[in-house]
Amino acid sequence: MEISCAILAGGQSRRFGSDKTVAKLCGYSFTEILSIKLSKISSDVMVISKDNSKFDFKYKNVRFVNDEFEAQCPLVGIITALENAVNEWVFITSADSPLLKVEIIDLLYNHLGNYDVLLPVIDGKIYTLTGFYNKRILNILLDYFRKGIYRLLDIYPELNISYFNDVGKIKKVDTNLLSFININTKGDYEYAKEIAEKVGLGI
Ligand SMILES: Nc1nc2c(ncn2[C@@H]2O[C@H](COP(=O)(O)OP(=O)(O)OP(=O)(O)O)[C@@H](O)[C@H]2O)c(=O)[nH]1
Repeated sequence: MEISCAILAGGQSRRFGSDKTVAKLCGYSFTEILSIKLSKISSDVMVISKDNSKFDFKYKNVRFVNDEFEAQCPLVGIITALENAVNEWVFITSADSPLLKVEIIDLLYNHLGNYDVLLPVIDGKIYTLTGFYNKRILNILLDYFRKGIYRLLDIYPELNISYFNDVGKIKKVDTNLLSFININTKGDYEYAKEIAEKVGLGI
């Protein structure tokens, strides 16, 4: 089964202090790193933001898609991803997790089933932006968006979600849980730089 992939690359980066989606590790922007990785496993990769002119790279299988709405929140990015995806299942990831290991996608893919969303859970934390969303929930998400409810966790009770919480299996393919490092602040960035210098980007 073919899947689509979406890199959410918008938002305001308030905690980071400058646009984190174009911040670099080992010479590549976070968004470019993910584009390279995902273009190797999917023929339908979307980079999604309100202004894609900030990106200067081009890869086979990667297209730039503009957010469907002005509001800035991951929900808008997910709606845009589902609206534009070629395939039924869309792997959503966020530009601020560039150390993602694609093996995590394979692992989750093998657990796709008859539900709307599949998300990893580690130590009780739900990773809302590292998982699979099915196109069939687009209208539900649009309804919530129109009602002004933007928080994903407020919408989940309405969805049929499967939580993948087998941390043993996750660690088998991503020993140090690099896929789940979120770069929100300059401190997070320094940490990610150290790791990238040590273990590389995996591209
Ligand atoms: N396409 C798209 N992506 C978004 C949007 N809002 C956030 N994102 C992305 O979603 C991910 C998580 O965003 P957050 O870190 O929660 O929010 P942020 O606005 O980027 O950062 P803060 O201002 O520090 O909260 C990041 O990779 C953002 O680039 C949006 O409106 N559209």
